[in-house]
Amino acid sequence: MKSFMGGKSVILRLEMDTEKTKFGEVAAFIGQRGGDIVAIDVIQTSKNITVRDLTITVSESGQIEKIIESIPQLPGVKLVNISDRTFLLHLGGKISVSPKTPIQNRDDLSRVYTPDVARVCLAIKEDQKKAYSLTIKRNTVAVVSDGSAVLGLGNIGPYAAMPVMEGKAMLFKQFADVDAFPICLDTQDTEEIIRSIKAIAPGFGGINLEDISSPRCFEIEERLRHELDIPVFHDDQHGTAVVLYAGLISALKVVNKSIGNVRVVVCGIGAAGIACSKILMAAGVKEIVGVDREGILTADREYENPMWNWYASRTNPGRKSGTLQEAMVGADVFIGLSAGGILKREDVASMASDPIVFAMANPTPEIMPQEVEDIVGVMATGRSDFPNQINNVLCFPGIFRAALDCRATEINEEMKLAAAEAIADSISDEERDRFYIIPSPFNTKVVKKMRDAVIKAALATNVARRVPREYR
Ligand SMILES: NC(=O)c1ccc[n+]([C@@H]2O[C@H](COP(=O)([O-])OP(=O)(O)OC[C@H]3O[C@@H](n4cnc5c(N)ncnc54)[C@H](O)[C@@H]3O)[C@@H](O)[C@H]2O)c1
Ligand SMILES: O=C(O)C[C@H](O)C(=O)O
Ligand SMILES: [Mg+2]
Repeated sequence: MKSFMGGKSVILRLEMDTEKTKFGEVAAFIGQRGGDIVAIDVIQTSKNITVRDLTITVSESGQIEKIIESIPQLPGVKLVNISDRTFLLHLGGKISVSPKTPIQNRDDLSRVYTPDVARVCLAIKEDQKKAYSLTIKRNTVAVVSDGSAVLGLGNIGPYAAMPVMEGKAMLFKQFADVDAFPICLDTQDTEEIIRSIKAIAPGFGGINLEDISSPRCFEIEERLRHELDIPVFHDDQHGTAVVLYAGLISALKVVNKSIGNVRVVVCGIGAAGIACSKILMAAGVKEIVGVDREGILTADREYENPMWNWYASRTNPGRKSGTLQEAMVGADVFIGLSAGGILKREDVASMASDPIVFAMANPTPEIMPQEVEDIVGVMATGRSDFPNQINNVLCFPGIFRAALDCRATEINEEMKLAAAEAIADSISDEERDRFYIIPSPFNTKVVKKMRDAVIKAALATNVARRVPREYR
């Protein structure tokens, strides 16, 4: 039996002998096994044979397999084909490159190609800044990964990272009209990665680093920020931190707690965990306790990972030690940026009243919302299929839109804080509640607000090289 690896949607092509069965009986049979038929396509009908494609969704992993295995119990029904909607969406990849104008004759060809293209090349040779006005550079971002920390799946390599990077490119285009292209590098050597990204930079207006594990990601980003004159932004660090900050500010309003008085547990002290801790410290959180595989990080210990020593010296003022479970006792906020399924209900039950739980590991959160929704003040995950999606998708499209439009040389702290405030301002006090602390990525107000706030921050901090017309 083909496993759907936790998939919750399938298309079954069923051939039915209408003299032996009725469609209603088939639908009821599927419904009794947890299947919700969300679409029916009639493929073929004849005297006593009907062929239909049934699109079925389920709420729990494993239910699809059970439905498929039980089809033979249905009289007069033959299972012709099984297709997985998600895999169908990925057939041949999810993005394409398309020309802006058609090439209809030799005159067009002579302009977009040789000989006339040479005049444009020479104009850019004379003045390299013209690459912004005469090539795709001004609106194009490279989404670069080495596949070393893809979602929470770990080091799955560059080929397996492509579907995520193609997805990021789709979201850049859909939400902010940024042309983004996935570049998955078949190396995890820091020097080679830096060399490769510098080598491809001429065709891009910005670099979005993605799913590169810590601590290498810090050196890679830092050196590229200094060696390139275009924005270099590690999304797992800064995109996440921006959205996390906006979400926490909002969640604290729901549970009526103040940021200076809460104890925050951050689980997973890697790229995202460190960046999120930094923005929370800057925002006034006084007690952060970091937890990683070796338990609570404390200044009383020396770690091989240099970032952990930096982190331990700036957090955990009470010098706690022990396990995640021990860190959770009495904590007001849990921020998970680690791995799926590592938090238990009893850990959440041991937290302070009205706890805030942001279980942000993907694709499986540290704890599933349904396990604790009766004992939390606010619950959030990084996933698209639960309320309160705290995911960097709310940041990277808008912040790059702004950076490209003002041709910023970098995305600095002020621009990131402006982005966070724009997200937070996209929800009114009247709208906000425990199930709605962060706007949906489909909320078109967010990118507009963010673009405006981030451009203003770039202009105010002198990193913009172009003043868009509406700001002149
Ligand atoms: N929701 C979002 O927008 C968002 C954004 C970035 C990352 N994430 C998720 O956060 C996780 C980490 O991403 P990253 O880019 O920081 O990766 P990373 O590899 O840089 O860091 C992961 C950290 O988690 C630690 N960890 C792993 N298993 C653990 C466990 N059982 N207990 C404690 N610590 C553990 C690792 O040791 C490492 O320090 C992934 O699941 C990723 O999908 C979510
Ligand atoms: O890819 C995502 O959904 C968010 C984030 O970049 C992650 O690595 O989990
Ligand atoms: Mg990521």
